[in-house]
Amino acid sequence: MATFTVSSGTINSLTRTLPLTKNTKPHSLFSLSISLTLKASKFTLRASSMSYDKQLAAAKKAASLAARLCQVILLLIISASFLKKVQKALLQADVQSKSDKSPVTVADYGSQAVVSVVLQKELDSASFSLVAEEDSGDLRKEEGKETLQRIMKLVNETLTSDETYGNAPLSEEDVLAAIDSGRSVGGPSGQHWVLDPIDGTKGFVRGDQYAIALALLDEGKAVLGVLACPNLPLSSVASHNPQDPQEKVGCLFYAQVGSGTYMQSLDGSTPIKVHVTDLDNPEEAAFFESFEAAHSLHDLSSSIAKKLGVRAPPVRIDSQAKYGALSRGDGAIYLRFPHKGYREKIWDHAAGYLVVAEAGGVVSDAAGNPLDFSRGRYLDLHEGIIVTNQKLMPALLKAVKESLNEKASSL
Ligand SMILES: Nc1ncnc2c1ncn2[C@@H]1O[C@H](COP(=O)(O)O)[C@@H](OP(=O)(O)O)[C@H]1O
Ligand SMILES: [Mg+2]
Ligand SMILES: [Mg+2]
Ligand SMILES: [Mg+2]
Repeated sequence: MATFTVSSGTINSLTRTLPLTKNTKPHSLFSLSISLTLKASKFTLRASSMSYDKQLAAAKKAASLAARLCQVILLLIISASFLKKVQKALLQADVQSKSDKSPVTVADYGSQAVVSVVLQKELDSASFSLVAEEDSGDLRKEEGKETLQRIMKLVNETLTSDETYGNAPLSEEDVLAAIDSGRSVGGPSGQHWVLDPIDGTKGFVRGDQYAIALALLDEGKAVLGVLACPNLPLSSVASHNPQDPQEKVGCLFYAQVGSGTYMQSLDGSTPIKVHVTDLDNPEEAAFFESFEAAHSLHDLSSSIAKKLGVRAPPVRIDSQAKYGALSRGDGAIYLRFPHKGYREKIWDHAAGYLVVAEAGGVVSDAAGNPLDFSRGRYLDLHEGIIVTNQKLMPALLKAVKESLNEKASSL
């Protein structure tokens, strides 16, 4: 159940409205305290049932529209490989390199702008705070002009495809401002949206898995998580046959703290409640890791899997689609061990974390500590991130500890 803390400030302001004098008798103080407790618990019930429904509806809408924009661009990028040279070069300009050499595409920028605009239209924009991956720096340069125009066109087409937004096109400056609204530093107080507009950009460019990942933090804790995974099959990844054109793809996972995790198709099927696997025998477990070896030490994962007795080879997929797949039991374990010196960002895990946690799973760092999203844009972690169900976690933590010790002593 969602917990709602009635702050001492609330109690103080309630107390100020009550007639307390020096003649107030002990028994009346006792009944006052009972009445405040009852008021507080009624408040608790009301707050947990109201909770974050409005924000959740807005987040689902924002992520679904952003997914639509991404799929349009993906089709263009993929079809570019069949086009003539000039068109191909034009469309390849849709994929660029950031200063840290990581890729960014018009879809990353477009998705961030769409999510930011939708959240601000649907909710109270005065208190809006967004911690997001991309910024408009490169788009404001002379050489970014054409890209910006293309993003503006895509964002406007996407927004007008939803009849509720009518036909009031955004200007270039509006799009830049929407992207830059993601510069918040987050932190332990208040509410902050956390967005990865395309998680798994490398997977996206390959035509593989990627996700639009959106979470809401309240007082430093993840309270909403939405993952739109446009290329993830609706059936288990274990039984997926990519050659079969009948197999449907496009999943929307969402979780609200205390209410479980649900999945529906991105085109709007009835949601179903999902749960992590209840497997307790690691020999039968399937484990996920990054497709990109540069993002996670594959050798370390295989040493851990071997210690656990896992028989199946790793399932390598990009992005937080791994968290989504694990939340519905496609696999039992997700291991992520970045190379030394890499700092994880909150937008790479916040939504996936809640989707798994609300589906009954456990997400921790390699020492078993819970992830702390309250420290700003980065996650400070011990070594890596491990994810599994409650039953397998003790054995997994033991295997992780042993493998890390072996690795340290071999250096
Ligand atoms: N050297 C590195 N080690 C670990 N993670 C990295 C990395 N370089 C990039 N990443 C992160 O890995 C994310 C993709 O996750 P995965 O490996 O599960 O597909 C990237 O998200 P973006 O694609 O949003 O930039 C990026 O934040
Ligand atoms: Mg990136
Ligand atoms: Mg990412
Ligand atoms: Mg990204």
